[in-house]
Amino acid sequence: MTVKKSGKLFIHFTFLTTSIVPLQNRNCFVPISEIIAVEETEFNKKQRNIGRWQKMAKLHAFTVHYVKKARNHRWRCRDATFWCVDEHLCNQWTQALKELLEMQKSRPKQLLVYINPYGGKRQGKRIYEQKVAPLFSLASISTDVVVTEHANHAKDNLFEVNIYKYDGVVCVGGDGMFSEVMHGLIGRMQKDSGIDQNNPKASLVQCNICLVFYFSGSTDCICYSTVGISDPVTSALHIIVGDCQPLDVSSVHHNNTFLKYSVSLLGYGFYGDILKDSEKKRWMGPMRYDYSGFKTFLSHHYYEGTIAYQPAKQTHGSPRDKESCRMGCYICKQSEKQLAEQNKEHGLKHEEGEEEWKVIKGKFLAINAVNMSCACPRSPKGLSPAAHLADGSADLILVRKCSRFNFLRYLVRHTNQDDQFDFPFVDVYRVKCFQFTSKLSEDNESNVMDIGKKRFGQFCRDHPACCCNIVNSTWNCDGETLDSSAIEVRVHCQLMKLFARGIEEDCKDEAAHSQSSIEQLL
Ligand SMILES: CCCCCCCCCCCCC/C=C/[C@@H](O)[C@H](CO)NC(=O)CCCCCCCCCCCCCCC
Ligand SMILES: Nc1ncnc2c1ncn2[C@@H]1O[C@H](COP(=O)(O)OP(=O)(O)OP(=O)(O)O)[C@@H](O)[C@H]1O
Ligand SMILES: [Ca+2]
Repeated sequence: MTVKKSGKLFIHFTFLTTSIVPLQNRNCFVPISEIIAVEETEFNKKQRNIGRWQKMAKLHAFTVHYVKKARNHRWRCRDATFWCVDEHLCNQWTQALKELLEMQKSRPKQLLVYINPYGGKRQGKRIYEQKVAPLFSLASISTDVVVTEHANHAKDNLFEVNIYKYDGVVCVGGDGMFSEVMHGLIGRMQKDSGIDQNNPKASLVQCNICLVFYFSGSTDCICYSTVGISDPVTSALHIIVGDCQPLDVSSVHHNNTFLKYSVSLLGYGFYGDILKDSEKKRWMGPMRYDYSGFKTFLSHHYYEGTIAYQPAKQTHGSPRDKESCRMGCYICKQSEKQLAEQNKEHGLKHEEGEEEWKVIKGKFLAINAVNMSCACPRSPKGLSPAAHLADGSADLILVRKCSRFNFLRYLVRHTNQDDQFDFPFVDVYRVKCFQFTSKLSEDNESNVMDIGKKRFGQFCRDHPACCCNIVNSTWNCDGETLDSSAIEVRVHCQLMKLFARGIEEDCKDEAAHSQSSIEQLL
């Protein structure tokens, strides 16, 4: 067995020494950074292949628990047990490996865990206790667990507890639970730093406490877009090895009042209407989105309004790039450097951008602003396949009024490999901030008219068949509705950190490699 040093530390289990022998006659090649734990092992008579040795002397053993990468970005915990007759040698190896693990400074030691017991078919608590908690205890991570009793319990709690004693916050739930905990964490950081969240131009304080969440929601788009899979064991292992992925967050304001933060989709029109309709059908579970999606598709409403945006000139990519954001993404790294330089020069003082605002007026079926690709099982590449997790920009997608057939063609491209922006009625811009005002808010109509509209229903009475809407749509902000149709949105570069590493490239190759190294080489 050797420990190799080549940029990264690797542990290579082989028969280089006849004194230390792997129990199952296997060969492993594992980076130290992907070892979960090392523990002394009681030698068990049931264990195989040791007959000759056991007769000669008392045997000593230790077990290495490590990450095994499987298909589709899934991680699993595997172990290899080594034994030898020399107790001192065995202890030396155990000690040396433990010391190497101690040197992995980014690994969390204490976590605060929030579990939504009702999220995702009410399985969150059971899954946490059966699959995740044992891994944390194996990795000597201590946890304080809060099972939420009502909505906003976790958020309120984050304003009360001493968050600074934790290395990270874990939420067990879906995108909704993630959003709640994220609001608690960002809100608490701003409060402690005396920053007014209602000021849309305020430079927000970065959250250095990592956040992660497990699956169990309906869309799980944050997990899919940052890890590549929504799987509790995979997420737990990313936490244990201390992975850290910065994440852009958009703030949403209306008239100098803070409304919400968004990390995935901020959608008006199609996705806002789906969400509003689906809220009434929560009992249907994830199917509610398909039902409301079909209904919203048939209604084919479009909305008139004005969008003003500032292009994100500082980022190196474009929404039409063929490359997607992956682990160690160059574009996100460049943004990280720029951010560090900016903070050095100006501190937290916000520098008002000099760039001009571009203004677009029109009739839109959908306005989608995405901070990440929004990949999820329904849409494997997401709404903007080349969006970056941490480049300080969002992709603003405008789908103008078009026929139902063309809109269907656009939706189908969410699900296949074809370019979803290659339509004359779809425009996409990479932006650092934007404002939207619906025609209705611009018109500033009288209350009497509003009462009239409410009474006579929401559709245009002059042209009942034209699908133009005289009421506003709602904004879908990461799966929650925002009623304000006039909003101001600003992307805050790398405001959050996740226990993730971005989607790993060539996961199939890695899976094949780890399989060959473990199962064939020895
Ligand atoms: C012909 C098939 C077209 C299929 C098109 C599928 C597009 C799926 C796009 C999903 C985008 C997810 C963006 C992420 C949003 C999350 O922050 C948020 C919180 O979890 N989730 C939702 O708002 C939940 C949003 C859920 C949206 C589901 C949309 C389903 C649309 C179905 C349209 C059917 C048209 C059929 C016509 C014959
Ligand atoms: N104990 C609780 N009782 C009721 N609601 C809760 C509780 N704990 C959390 N919530 C709220 O439930 C909402 C939905 O949570 P979560 O995202 O986990 O569930 P989901 O419906 O499975 O997922 P999705 O948001 O993807 O549809 C969150 O906005 C959260 O604020
Ligand atoms: Ca981004």
